[in-house]
Amino acid sequence: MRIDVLTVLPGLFDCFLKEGVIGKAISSGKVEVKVHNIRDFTTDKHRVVDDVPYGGGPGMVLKPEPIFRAYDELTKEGEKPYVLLTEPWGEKFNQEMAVELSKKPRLMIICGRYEGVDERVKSLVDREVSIGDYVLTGGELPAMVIMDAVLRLIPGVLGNLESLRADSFSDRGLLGYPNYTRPAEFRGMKVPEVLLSGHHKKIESWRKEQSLRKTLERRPEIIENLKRKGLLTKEELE
Ligand SMILES: CN1CCC[C@H](Cn2ccc3ccc(-c4n[nH]c(N)c4C#N)cc32)C1
Repeated sequence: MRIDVLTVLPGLFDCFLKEGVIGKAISSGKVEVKVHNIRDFTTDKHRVVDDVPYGGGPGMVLKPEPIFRAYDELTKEGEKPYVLLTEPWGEKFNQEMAVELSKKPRLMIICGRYEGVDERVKSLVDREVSIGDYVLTGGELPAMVIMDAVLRLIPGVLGNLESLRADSFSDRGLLGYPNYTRPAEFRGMKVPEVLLSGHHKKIESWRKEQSLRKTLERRPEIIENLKRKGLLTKEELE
C-alpha cells in the first residue's frame, strides 16, 4: 500500500513514521508513506498556503490552488488514490472503515489546518473522516490515527500474526480482553488461574467471554449491531 499525505506541518509525522510497528513496516518496504508539504506546491515568493475567508469570520482557510497542484502532481502516474480529508464533522472513523481502507492499493490523506480547507478541495475527496466528536487544531493527528489503524492490518506489518488473529474480536468492534504478564502475583493482585493453566481452549473461551462481557457492559449497542448482522455465533449469544 502507498499513502500520500498532504500537510503544511510535515514535521509532525517524523516520529510517527520512524518508530514502532509503522516505522518497521516502512523501513522494510512493506508499505510506502510519503509526506508532502503543501507549501512546496505554491508558486509565489512567500509560499502562501492560506488566506482570509470570503464573507469574513475568524481565522484563515487553506487555499485550493496548492492542494490541487499537489494532487495533480502526485496522481500524474500510477493508480489513482482513494482520497480522505480529515474533518471534525466527517464520517466517524471505526474499525470497519480501517478494514475497508486497508484493502485500497493507494490512499491520499489531505490534512487541513487553521479553519480548514477551501470547500472546492472536497471535489478531490472520496471520504471526509473524523476520529471523534471533539475539535483538534488540525488534521495531522487524525491522519496518523487513521494510518496506524489501517497499516497494522496490512499482511506482514504486525510481526505476530497472533495479534492480528486476536483482532477477530476488535475487527467486529468487540472490546478487548484483559492482558496480564509476569509476575503471577503483584501487590496481592493475582493473574486469573485459567491464564496460568496452559489450556489453550479454556484460555480462548475465557478471553472471548471477557471480551463479550466487557462489550455488553460498556458498549451494548455493539452487541445489538452484531446480533442484527448475524455476526455473533450461537455460543457467543448464550
Ligand atoms: C475552530 N476550528 C473549527 C474547525 C476545525 C479547526 C481545526 N482543524 C482544521 C483542520 C482540521 C481537520 C480535522 C480536525 C479534527 N478535529 N477533531 C477531529 N476529530 C478532527 C478530525 N479528523 C480539526 C481541524 C478549528
